[in-house]
Amino acid sequence: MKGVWTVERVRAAERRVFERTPEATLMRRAAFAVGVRSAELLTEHTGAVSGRRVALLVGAGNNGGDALWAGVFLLHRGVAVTAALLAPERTHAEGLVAFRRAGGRIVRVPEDTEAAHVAVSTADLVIDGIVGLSGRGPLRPPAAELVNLVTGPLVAVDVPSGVDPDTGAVAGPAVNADVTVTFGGRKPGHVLADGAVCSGAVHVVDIGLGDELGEPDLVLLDAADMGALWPVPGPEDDKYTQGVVGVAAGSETYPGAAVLATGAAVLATSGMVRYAGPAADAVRTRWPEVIATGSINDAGRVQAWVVGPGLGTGAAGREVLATVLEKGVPVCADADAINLLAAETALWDAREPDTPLVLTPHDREFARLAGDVGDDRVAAARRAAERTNCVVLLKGHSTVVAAPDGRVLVNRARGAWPATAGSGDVLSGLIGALLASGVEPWLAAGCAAGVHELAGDVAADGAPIGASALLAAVPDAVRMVRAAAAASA
Ligand SMILES: NC(=O)C1=CN([C@@H]2O[C@H](COP(=O)(O)OP(=O)(O)OC[C@H]3O[C@@H](n4cnc5c(N)ncnc54)[C@H](OP(=O)(O)O)[C@@H]3O)[C@@H](O)[C@H]2O)[C@@H](O)CC1
Ligand SMILES: Nc1ncnc2c1ncn2[C@@H]1O[C@H](COP(=O)(O)OP(=O)(O)O)[C@@H](O)[C@H]1O
Ligand SMILES: [K+]
Repeated sequence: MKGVWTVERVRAAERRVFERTPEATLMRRAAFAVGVRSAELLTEHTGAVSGRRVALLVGAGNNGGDALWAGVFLLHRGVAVTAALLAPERTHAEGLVAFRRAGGRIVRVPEDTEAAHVAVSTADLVIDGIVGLSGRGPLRPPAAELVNLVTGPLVAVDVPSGVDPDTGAVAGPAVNADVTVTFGGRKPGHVLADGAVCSGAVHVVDIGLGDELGEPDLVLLDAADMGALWPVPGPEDDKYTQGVVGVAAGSETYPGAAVLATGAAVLATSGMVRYAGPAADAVRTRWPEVIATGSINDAGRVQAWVVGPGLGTGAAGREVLATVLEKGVPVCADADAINLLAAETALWDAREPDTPLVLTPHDREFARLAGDVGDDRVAAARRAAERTNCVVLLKGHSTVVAAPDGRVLVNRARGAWPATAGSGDVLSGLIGALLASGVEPWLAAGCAAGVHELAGDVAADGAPIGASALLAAVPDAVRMVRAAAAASA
């Protein structure tokens, strides 16, 4: 697992480290890493370092100081570096002296705006040291104008400026980085909301904060974690011992949701899948291995239920949901099951206390259930999980999974191809399969989200896909995470 730490936690660690290591030492380590990564990018993009042009965007604080010291490193490598000072009276003093001494060129904004425009638009690479951990709100106008002129690769120092470091929210102009070099550990802004996209490839550098950071605020599962968690049958297993999945989904109007959710359960684990509902014929035709029946009351025993996709919110859907919640086994409730739970509080009483319930809302379903998501997706999911005593998986480009005890994991998508109709139905089937296999609900939801997103990426391979193609790529995605686990064992 990879950790993610909030600004408050990073600041606390920083204070403890400053007691034994001077601030300047930490800044040099940070800046050195920015310089090295920038030199690598120059080589990748232009074939050389020496003789190339780099522009620094330098704000009022230590983030600008990092950029200036990175500039010193690049000057020593023969790069022509221009620093555009956006708050000339508050520029990091030592960094500026060192930069001048190393032969760097300085332009002041707003006085030399024209020169700054030329430097940025003709640079082979631009370093964003406008603002870092103290950043609030969008880029201010002079910085936003300069960022708009960037054509070469853009390296953000610590956090792309204009992105809220703690929530990833972007409320206006922001830096869209190719690479973000960050220190000690990832920040929420790198993995959440629009910040996940603005950060580009995140490169974490050890500057000595490591042990002082403590337990992370959020975690990311990597492929090896998912591969290690994915259920695999053993020699003693048969079709029942691996956990039977039940799917209560679909309706006369939406049989496809049933076919997709059931198919995901079939492909996620071996063992057995049961289906109960009005789409039994459609499910049987597409997935002959599924034991399908028309009524929830004839469904037989299962170890976990998936309920909701395409279910409808009428009396029949309500009855199915209440029946499933009373079964006393883990449940993944998606789509109309969430809408029903949001509309009718009495339905919660049907739930066997303490049986795990995983809710998988998108933003609009979340709003019905627990109010507007707002800018802080982690706080919203955490609050809802605590209040409902459920695992809450909040869908999106970055999927946030909160457990009732406050643990949160995030899955940051590689691309947006999984944003296709029916893709959520596939996700719910995957979660149900992992729940039935006995994977802990919070990890089951996180692991399913990761494999789902990977399957979307693999299936798309650069072209649009439908949910059926995403579903068909699930076995490839499972093979990939299992291979990653085997490689890291
Ligand atoms: N953690 C670590 O261990 C280490 C951290 N280090 C580095 O220190 C950085 C944090 O530095 P920092 O605290 O000096 O503040 P920083 O982010 O540069 O902001 C400066 C000022 O910008 C302003 N401002 C705010 N929002 C703005 C906006 N939207 N657009 C424009 N301006 C905006 C605001 O001032 P205002 O103008 O509002 O008065 C704010 O005070 C950190 O990210 C990392 O790079 C490393 O050096 C070594 C080890
Ligand atoms: N911009 C995006 N980038 C990556 N994944 C996305 C994006 N938007 C949505 N997704 C994913 O696509 C799926 C959509 O689910 P959902 O909204 O329930 O669709 P449906 O109801 O049509 O099945 C979720 O897994 C979600 O995380
Ligand atoms: K920055």
